[in-house]
Amino acid sequence: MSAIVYLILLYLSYLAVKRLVFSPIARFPGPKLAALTRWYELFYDAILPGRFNWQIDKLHEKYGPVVRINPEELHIQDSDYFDEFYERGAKCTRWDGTNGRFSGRGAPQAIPSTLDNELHRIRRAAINPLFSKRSIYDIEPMLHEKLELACEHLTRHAQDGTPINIVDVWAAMGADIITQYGWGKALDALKSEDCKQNLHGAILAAGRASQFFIQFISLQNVLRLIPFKWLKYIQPGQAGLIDYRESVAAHLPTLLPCGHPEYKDAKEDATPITRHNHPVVFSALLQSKLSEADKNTQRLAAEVGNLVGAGSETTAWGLSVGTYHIIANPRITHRLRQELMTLVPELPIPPTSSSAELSPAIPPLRVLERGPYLSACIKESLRHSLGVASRSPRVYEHDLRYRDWVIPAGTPVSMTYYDVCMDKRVFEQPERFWPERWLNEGEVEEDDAAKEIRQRGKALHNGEPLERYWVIFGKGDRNCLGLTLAMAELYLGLGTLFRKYDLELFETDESDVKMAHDFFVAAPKLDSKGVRVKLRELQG
Ligand code: HEM
Repeated sequence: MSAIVYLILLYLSYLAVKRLVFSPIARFPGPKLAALTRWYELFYDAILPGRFNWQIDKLHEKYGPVVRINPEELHIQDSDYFDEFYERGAKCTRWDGTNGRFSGRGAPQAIPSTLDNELHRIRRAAINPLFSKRSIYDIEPMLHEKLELACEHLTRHAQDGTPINIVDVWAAMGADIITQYGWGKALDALKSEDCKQNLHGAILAAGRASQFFIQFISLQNVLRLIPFKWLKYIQPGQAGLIDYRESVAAHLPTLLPCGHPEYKDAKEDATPITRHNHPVVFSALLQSKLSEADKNTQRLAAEVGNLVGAGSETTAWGLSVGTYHIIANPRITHRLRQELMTLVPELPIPPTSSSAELSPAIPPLRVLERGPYLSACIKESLRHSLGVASRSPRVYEHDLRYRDWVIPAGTPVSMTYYDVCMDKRVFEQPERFWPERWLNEGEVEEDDAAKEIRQRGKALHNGEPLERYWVIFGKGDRNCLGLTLAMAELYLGLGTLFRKYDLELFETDESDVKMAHDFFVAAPKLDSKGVRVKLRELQG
């Protein structure tokens, strides 16, 4: 027994010396405990939970812009370095040490967990066209259909005067849109009572768990072997996601064309792309030029499954945070409403030949996109909501130069979107929801108060337009695939909501939308009851 203890102590001493003295990043500043063990990070992210971001901030205050945050990784906090670090074409990839937090190591690879850059490029090239601006305009009738369902809930609550949690409504809409587009079969959360059967809680639970699994990624592979019905007992918080994955597994054969080798019982009538009035991502990838190996149904299922995770909560939370801040500030509501009334003077919209497939009850995307103030509100909503709350590491093939430092090739280095979006050197009063900071002079008619706010809020930083620091969708080759879809949902969602309804907050304050935990996506205080609103329908 004592020999085993002795061996363990010997091994730990060896690790300590290796990490503290002989590591290629030993000379970088940071706490010794973090350099010794990733359990330092585990304490903040898994136990507290989701609080490592804030600890990293404190470390930067103490040690400067480069800090060693664990035995292997450095973190940089410098908004002006962001573009260069995530530059397009840079010889870097994601880090295996944080990748796979949701899927495990070696699981069927979706785009974000594809570390090989050439394979990543091929896979992304196959899916990119489905998220082009044109493709998103093409699926606008489907987006309208979902938004109309969302409005049915809102109108019912407007009529009976009771509050509704709008986080549920946006989460249901976000999930229904991406599941409909991904599989041709919506989750149908919009058809549940008050939209409660959405994935919001389950995605937060999965994100929270991922802060633990990040340290034990191989455990995810073990979980993947467990049948759905048992998994629900092990991860009850994620039951919604598990049910959803089970229903997708049952639906998959219907997407395969007759004679597909992987499913003998594939339906005779399955002509996947034409069965719906819009393309379906899974089917389009099945018919793409991807290699047969990449068209393996398990990989494609992982690809589309990942889109659901990546594309529902991010957008829904942006809409929820925006809804809160716009209502909380009557001056902003008033100005936004004025703009929307000018853009959309009549509702329902009189039919024209170009809008024949769109719902007359929902303003068209192309019209809403013309609103500078709505655009500024969306920028501010996303700056506050943060799609990805966690740091995003890259591993460079070559030595990386940052100021006077030379970071050895192969070192995982990360930056955090939050650090840039909330940088007080770039954004005056960063915590304040201030659409005017995004407006360039003369672009819109503004009163003196708004003008002063805009000028003080700095439309420029160091002579650069603020847009440079709007890094919310990431930069470089691994930036957000779903940007155009997300933006379409934000324009349609906020544009329709504030054009159709007068809203007031119900027992909700800023703590219900302010990030208090990093669960990969941003989460507010744990006991939040959501963003509850009371509404009144506006006439015409
Ligand atoms: C407001 C909404 C959204 C925000 C703020 C957001 C943000 C981001 C960010 C910051 C990244 C880069 C992550 C990294 O650096 O590792 C990313 C990647 C990604 N996003 Fe989004 N996202 C949003 C919506 C969506 C939607 C709607 C979809 C798809 C339907 C989507 C799909 C993806 C995918 C697949 C990647 C990985 C891309 C790659 O590795 O090549 N996202 N997103």
